Amino acid sequence: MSTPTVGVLALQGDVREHFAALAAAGAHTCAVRRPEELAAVDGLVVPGGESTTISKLAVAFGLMEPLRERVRAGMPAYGSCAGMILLADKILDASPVSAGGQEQETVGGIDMIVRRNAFGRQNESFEAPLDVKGVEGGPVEGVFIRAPWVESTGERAETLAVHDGHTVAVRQDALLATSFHPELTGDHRVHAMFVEMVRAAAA
Ligand SMILES: NC(=O)CC[C@H](N)C(=O)O
Repeated sequence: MSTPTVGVLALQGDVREHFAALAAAGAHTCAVRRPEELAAVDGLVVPGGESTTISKLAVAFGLMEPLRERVRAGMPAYGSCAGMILLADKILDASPVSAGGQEQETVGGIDMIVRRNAFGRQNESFEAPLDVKGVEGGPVEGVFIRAPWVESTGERAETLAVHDGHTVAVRQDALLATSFHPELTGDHRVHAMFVEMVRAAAA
């Protein structure tokens, strides 16, 4: 397969920016809002945004179970920021009140515990250069916006990047997650790595 089709979960969040980055990285792209659209993609990006909203909409659109099934069946998926939270097997909330006291559902797939909003609030957003394992050609500019960090990982999850002692990028088999937003930088190397993962899974 030379040009894989990578969907972007288009319920909420920075969907357009992921389309642009994926296209620049050599993928066909399409929006995923319905189970039929999910069934047609070779891989999926879960964008940054608000993970509680994305999660609620995924349930409302009848997508949560199909998402879990495809991830279990080995579909490559990449989550940035809120997307990282959605791909975590377990979530901790820095401010439990913001979750409305309700358990937040995730798609899961990566054996990790992710702490939401761990790097602080909107006005504590920041950028930092990161060495990301698997990305050649120098550091990636990490854009962190109300970003989560990975509190702990299970045996099968590999840490790809660390900032300030906290894991901020993880890969487990065909699943990739970053606390930061490479789709906002114009540097498409992380998306290129994911598109390669999609190609490899389909080969
Ligand atoms: N930039 C982001 O995606 C922020 C994620 C957001 N704090 C959440 O918990 O969903």
